[in-house]
Amino acid sequence: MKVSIIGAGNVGATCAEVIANRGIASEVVLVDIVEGYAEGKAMDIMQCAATSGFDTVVSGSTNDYSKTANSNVVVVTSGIPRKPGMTREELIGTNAAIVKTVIESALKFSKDAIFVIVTNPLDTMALAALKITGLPKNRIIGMGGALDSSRFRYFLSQKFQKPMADVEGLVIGGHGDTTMIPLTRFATYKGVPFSEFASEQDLEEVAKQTMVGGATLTKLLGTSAWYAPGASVSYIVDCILNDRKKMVPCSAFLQGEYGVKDLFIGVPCILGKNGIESIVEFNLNDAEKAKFNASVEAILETNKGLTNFLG
Ligand SMILES: NC(=O)c1ccc[n+]([C@@H]2O[C@H](COP(=O)([O-])OP(=O)(O)OC[C@H]3O[C@@H](n4cnc5c(N)ncnc54)[C@H](O)[C@@H]3O)[C@@H](O)[C@H]2O)c1
Ligand SMILES: O=C(O)C[C@H](O)C(=O)O
Repeated sequence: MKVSIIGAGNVGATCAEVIANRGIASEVVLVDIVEGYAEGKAMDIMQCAATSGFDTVVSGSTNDYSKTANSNVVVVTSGIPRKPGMTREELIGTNAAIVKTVIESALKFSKDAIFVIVTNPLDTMALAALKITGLPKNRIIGMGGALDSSRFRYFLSQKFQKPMADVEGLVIGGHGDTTMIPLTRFATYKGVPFSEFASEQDLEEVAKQTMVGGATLTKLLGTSAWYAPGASVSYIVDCILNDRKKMVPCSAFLQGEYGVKDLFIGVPCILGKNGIESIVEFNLNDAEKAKFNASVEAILETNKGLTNFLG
């Protein structure tokens, strides 16, 4: 199985490294616009193979998309990350143009691929990918909720001092500081809802930490995060290549689900060899529905910025 990752920066290279280390694909091709950069990252990763013991072949290419031919999955991580104090939405001007070029180039060589979009602003870039490729909606997946849910589980585990593996939690909505919706009502510790033993105030605090999880790391690092994002993308790639049928919150193109049409937003998805195989509709209460609707409105507003690029 072959995965191409366009953008060999922090997230792209981390994703390649995790895929190789976990043996998720037999071949990974990294592509970048900067001369020699993808080749260098690939060589560095390959020099782990002898000691880490993996068989995946990772190679790099400067803008030569013929090397990506016949990929099963194409991951799009090209584009600028935010700096401290910025929102993801502010990246649209630069990133929409980059996403358009790289997707057009990758699609020429991999007409059957499933595209996993990572570049921010995520939900809007996923919509751009759908419009640019004209692919069926199951083959465009926005990676946001997998990462946000992983952060939610981390903050729950920290706050309530529970092992992360015993904690479940899902984040839906937009992949934005104010549009994310950590579903505290559905969060559980070993099957027991946190709401049965934790105060509403504590859960609200965890939800707030989760929503600004990316901004917090951007402030600490001076650029946005990459380890958890790279691992989350690899998790999605694994679900596709190995037909896992796992439920993962992803940005998906809704066609009536959750009462929404023609918009990418984070919802629980079943991922398998066909990409998004179905969307799971949770029974949201009025407060959750109100948050979801506000998230939809915010994404619609950001999507207006695409008209300059896509018409
Ligand atoms: N969806 C998420 O959860 C999530 C998580 C983390 C980062 N991101 C986003 O992913 C993107 C990448 O983040 P990063 O930290 O890896 O940034 P980075 O700057 O480390 O890497 C981006 C790479 O893209 C390359 N690039 C730019 N234009 C290109 C083009 N036309 N063709 C090929 N390569 C090109 C750059 O040379 C660079 O190497 C950002 O937009 C960031 O906001 C999203
Ligand atoms: O925070 C960012 O800008 C990058 C990414 O979306 C993240 O959540 O880590």
